Amino acid sequence: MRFLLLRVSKNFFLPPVLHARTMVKFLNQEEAINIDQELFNQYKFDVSQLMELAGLSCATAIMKCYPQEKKVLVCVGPGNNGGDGLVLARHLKLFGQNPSVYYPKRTDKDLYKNLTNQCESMDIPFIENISEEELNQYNLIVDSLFGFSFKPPVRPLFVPLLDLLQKTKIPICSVDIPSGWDVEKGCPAEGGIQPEMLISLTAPKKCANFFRGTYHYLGGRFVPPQLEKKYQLQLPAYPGTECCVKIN
Ligand SMILES: NC(=O)C1=CN([C@@H]2O[C@H](COP(=O)(O)OP(=O)(O)OC[C@H]3O[C@@H](n4cnc5c(N)ncnc54)[C@H](O)[C@@H]3O)[C@@H](O)[C@H]2O)[C@@H](O)CC1
Ligand SMILES: [K+]
Repeated sequence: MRFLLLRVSKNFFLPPVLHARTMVKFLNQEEAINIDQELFNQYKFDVSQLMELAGLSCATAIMKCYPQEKKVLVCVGPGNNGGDGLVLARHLKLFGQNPSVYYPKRTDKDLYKNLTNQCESMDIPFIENISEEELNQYNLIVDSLFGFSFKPPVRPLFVPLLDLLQKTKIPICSVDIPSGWDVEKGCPAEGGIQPEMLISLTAPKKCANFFRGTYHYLGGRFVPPQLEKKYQLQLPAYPGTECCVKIN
């Protein structure tokens, strides 16, 4: 009986959602970069493996939150965050959605060329320009422009796009970091995008403390237990075989 009471009182003071939120570690930029490097150098993953798992987890989380969406614009940046976007666009298409890609600065590396080719050969349109009017044709925008290597301020090429994303009323789903935000300090003082959904990858970064949207998910279920322990990530338990988990 005493045991039962203790459990009830524990649950009362520490409901599971709050528990998950307070336990998981929010990384600074250096920790995120170091973990990334260890995955490649010590654990011998290659980038396309992790990108595939990250992108699949993002597409899966998006389907959980926006099962009805039809037209999705995936905004793709020049680094690995952009690579995640190309992967998730392909999976969204396989999940029955209608994604298009806006990829203003293409990276001249085989990985990105191959991911682009995979999307194009699945009839995912790549659009050349985006205006406010064109943006309004979409039901959901995915922001995979910049991730944890972003250093503010945003360079001129991306300023018009981020201005559009800041003004739009269409829901935005940001991959890993809301683009334009400081990885640790969050939204810039002069204003920034306000995503409705954030999908943190590997572990949330400190900027996620400033996220005020509706859905926060964690994806990228590939962290070896020893690495999780070393960085005291205290990741929430992924249910069953799920590749993503809601964290608030
Ligand atoms: N563990 C991991 O660590 C994994 C990370 N992945 C993804 O990789 C991301 C990190 O990728 P990267 O390190 O390639 O970097 P990012 O994709 O964060 O950004 C780097 C690119 O953005 C440009 N950039 C940086 N600051 C800019 C600015 N102020 N204005 C305009 N352009 C700017 C850089 O020139 C570079 O091309 C993560 O956020 C995550 O999305 C996943 O692909 C897989 C696994
Ligand atoms: K992003």
